[in-house]
Amino acid sequence: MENTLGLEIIEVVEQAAIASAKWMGKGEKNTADQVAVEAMRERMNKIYMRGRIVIGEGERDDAPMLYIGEEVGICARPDAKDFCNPDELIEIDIAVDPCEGTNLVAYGQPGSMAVLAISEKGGLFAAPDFYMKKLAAPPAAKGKVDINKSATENLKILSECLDRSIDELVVVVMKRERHNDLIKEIRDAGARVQLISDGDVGAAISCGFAGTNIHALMGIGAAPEGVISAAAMRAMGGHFQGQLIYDPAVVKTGLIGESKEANIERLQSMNITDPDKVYDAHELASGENVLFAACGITSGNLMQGVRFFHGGARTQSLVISSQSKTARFVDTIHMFDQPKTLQLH
Ligand SMILES: O=C(COP(=O)(O)O)[C@@H](O)[C@H](O)[C@H](O)[C@H](O)COP(=O)(O)O
Ligand SMILES: [Mn+2]
Ligand SMILES: [Mn+2]
Repeated sequence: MENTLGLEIIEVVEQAAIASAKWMGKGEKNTADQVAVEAMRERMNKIYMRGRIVIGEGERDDAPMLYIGEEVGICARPDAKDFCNPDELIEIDIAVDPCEGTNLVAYGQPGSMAVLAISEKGGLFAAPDFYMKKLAAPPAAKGKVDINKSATENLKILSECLDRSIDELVVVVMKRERHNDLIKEIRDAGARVQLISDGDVGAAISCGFAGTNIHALMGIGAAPEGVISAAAMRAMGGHFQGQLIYDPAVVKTGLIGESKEANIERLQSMNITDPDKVYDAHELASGENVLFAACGITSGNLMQGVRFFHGGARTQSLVISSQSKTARFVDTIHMFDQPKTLQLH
């Protein structure tokens, strides 16, 4: 899977990031999102593949592009029989977030990225647009920390696994009212908290790399982003667990359906019979091969954002593959027309 798709999916996230970065700092989050969606879709549809979007734009809103269930790739076209041999092609599932951190882009804040994950058909959990309680941690703590344990207990375990004292640990938490008790508990335990306004995919993946000074992600974010994070952590061997959150009283935003009961019914209609199940990375991204790709829109812990120069741009991407067991940083200069110089910095 990686051989045929590896390079092309880098271009998919690069094109989405470049399109979105043109709207960086302009205060228009919907446009920054929309152009990323269009660019991602356009490039994806040039790939010789038969793909299906399993996590995409708006499950409940009628998104016209990269909607859940949309088929993408040259070989998904109605006339595909004329130039594609279906027997040669594996069907793949794709989870996308063309602009992860739309607010970050709109306000020129760090940590936004164009991101996707790919696996064989059925290899990615088709998460509903619910919330998800998440726990991400470095590979050394994989299977040792546990989302069912308290933050205090997990910090003790992390401190042992990473050979650091608790006050040397940094936990990323999204700045939301629902996390007030969690933040207090982490601080009381002696660790330090890095609050982020948006972008918990980047925070989760940052736990996978030593040197980011991020040792865990805790708290509740969106479920689709949880699957994408899980795909990256699965491919790199980090720890990720997620549990769907269906009770509006826990989320405290009012954006999660009418009632807990109605949400449980909705989950059941999607064949999710145990709404409290804790999923680990291998269950959220269960395919034999999992490929993750991201390209920085604004600069963050892992990747530089898009840097434009006259006639071109430079991007930095990250591709993680379970197949080749690689985490590959890709640095690209894009020539829009014929630039006078190919700008390095
Ligand atoms: O920050 C996020 C926004 O993603 P996007 O809409 O693609 O720009 C995500 O990383 C979060 O996981 C998540 O979407 C968020 O926690 C849910 O939103 P909120 O109700 O504001 O917490
Ligand atoms: Mn997102
Ligand atoms: Mn998004």
